[in-house]
Amino acid sequence: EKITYVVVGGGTAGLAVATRLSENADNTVIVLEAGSDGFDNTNIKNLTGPSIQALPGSSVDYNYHSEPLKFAANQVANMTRGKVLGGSSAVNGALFTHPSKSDLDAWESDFGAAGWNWTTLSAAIDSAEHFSTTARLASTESFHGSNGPIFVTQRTPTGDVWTKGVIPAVVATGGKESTDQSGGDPTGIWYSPKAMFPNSTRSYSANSYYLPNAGRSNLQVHVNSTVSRIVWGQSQNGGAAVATGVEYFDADGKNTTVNGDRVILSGGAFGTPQILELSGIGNPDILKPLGISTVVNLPAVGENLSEQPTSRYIAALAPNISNAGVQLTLNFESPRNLLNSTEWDKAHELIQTAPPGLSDTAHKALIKLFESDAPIIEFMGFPNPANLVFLPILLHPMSRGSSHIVSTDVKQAPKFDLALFQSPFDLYILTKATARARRFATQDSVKPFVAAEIAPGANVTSDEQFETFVKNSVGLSYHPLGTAALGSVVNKDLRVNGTANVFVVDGSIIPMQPAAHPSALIYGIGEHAATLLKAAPLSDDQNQHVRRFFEIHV
Ligand SMILES: Cc1cc2nc3c(=O)[nH]c(=O)nc-3n(C[C@H](O)[C@H](O)[C@H](O)COP(=O)(O)OP(=O)(O)OC[C@H]3O[C@@H](n4cnc5c(N)ncnc54)[C@H](O)[C@@H]3O)c2cc1C
Repeated sequence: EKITYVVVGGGTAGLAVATRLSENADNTVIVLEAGSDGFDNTNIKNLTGPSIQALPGSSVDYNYHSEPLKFAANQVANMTRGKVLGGSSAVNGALFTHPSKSDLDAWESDFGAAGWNWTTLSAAIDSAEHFSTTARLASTESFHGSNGPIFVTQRTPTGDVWTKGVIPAVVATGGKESTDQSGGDPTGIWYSPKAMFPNSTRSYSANSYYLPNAGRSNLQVHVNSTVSRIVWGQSQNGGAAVATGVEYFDADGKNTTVNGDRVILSGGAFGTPQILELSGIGNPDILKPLGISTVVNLPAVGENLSEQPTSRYIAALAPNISNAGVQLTLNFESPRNLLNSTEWDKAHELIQTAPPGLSDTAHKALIKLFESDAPIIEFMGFPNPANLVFLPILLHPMSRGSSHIVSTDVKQAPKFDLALFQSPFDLYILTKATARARRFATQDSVKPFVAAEIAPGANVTSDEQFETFVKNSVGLSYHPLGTAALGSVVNKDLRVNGTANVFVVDGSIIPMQPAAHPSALIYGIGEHAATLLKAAPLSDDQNQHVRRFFEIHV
């Protein structure tokens, strides 16, 4: 069967799903990407600290700004998102982490997404991964993929600060050393693999999925092409809405239309709800004032936005101590590890109250993760040349914000509220984690390596002072997800509810933050989506009319 796909957004998941679909010669796959190809940008290619730091705010960044963070001193957060072929995989920190089993199994058992679980998604992540380690570490090859397009490399750590200082300190305070965090239980401290080639340059969706297959005549990638809306055809029997293609501004700024049998939205956590709303899918209260007629009344579009807030702990290295050769470490800890029993009881009480915007389903799933002692905090240990740095990251925030359009012009950024710390639970856990980071740094094994604490600073000692520090210095992890979530905006086939042939394939389908940096999972979503779509004939789309007709009339 010949099927033409139009993929909106050549980002992390977009190029993964597009490349996989183009393996089938009967498929024609047209990718429209708003950014340039970026192949001559050495800051994308090199994964050195200065290169990574040069990307935010540059021409390949949308450089979004959040609404003031009402629960974090009204700060405005700068949210980097890649505007270039490869999307955010071109500008990210390249950590490649597999999520935990409990997170992914919840998609099926709690969010009702049949077929989306640890077994299917970890296999899909493995299909994306080509793992190699030069580390003298007991990495478990069976936890990784070895034939996928994304090169994932782990290096041997050198230097004593971590091996003789921090890791023993984590163990001395009740944590543990992991041997490989990729097999479903990330708990413990370990050296993070990165999405990079053995020569340390970035491996990402543009150079690893797309470029090796750029010669396929059925895979057409158009850069500098910004999609402004889905074009709708006639729906049958008042049934599901049928897309006939999309409208976009081409590289010359000309308004153009491209037709397809299926439209796949891969615009990311802000881009995808933006295109849905511009196309009339969303909450009529948001669409109507902008003069957009509602095609599908779907108020969940753009809601459920979540981000993992971060805190920090910094101490100066002692004179003559070097961090050279240090590899980035991740230390995942569970509630029972992080909290003493009084604190656990307090956190357990706080988690019972859902903040606005958190669905009952997600609330129950979060309580279940907490009670089952699933990882709740990650301490990211940084190879900073002068300092010992831990960034505590809140893995499973309860707070939920939203992202919505404020204009019918696609070039105007959506307005979004990250709602960080709207839930007191979130602030409580990150505060305890910041205090715990100080405990690591003041253990006997670390003492010879560090001089004075820089942040939070010696004057921060009480619970209130720690809490104020966390609120005032909150950082982003750049992991916004969930704005077109499985179970509310898309069904288990990734089809947008109320449509016959519009699908979402990117981080916006993730219903709840995983205990991970999400790009590995997002590649896995691209892989799994391609498997599902390859197996779904066009008659499945046509059946949506019948289904919808019966839903409405019977
Ligand atoms: C600074 C930073 C550091 C990060 N570090 C890490 C890390 O170390 N490890 C990790 O796992 N994750 C990290 N992340 C997160 C991770 O990179 C993202 O979650 C992931 O890449 C998102 O993938 P996506 O497919 O959902 O969206 P994206 O990759 O962002 O793709 C969306 C694409 O759609 C395009 N687009 C949007 N709207 C339109 C339109 N209207 N028309 C045409 N094209 C459009 C965009 O230009 C973009 O190319 C980081 C992110 C950032 C920004």
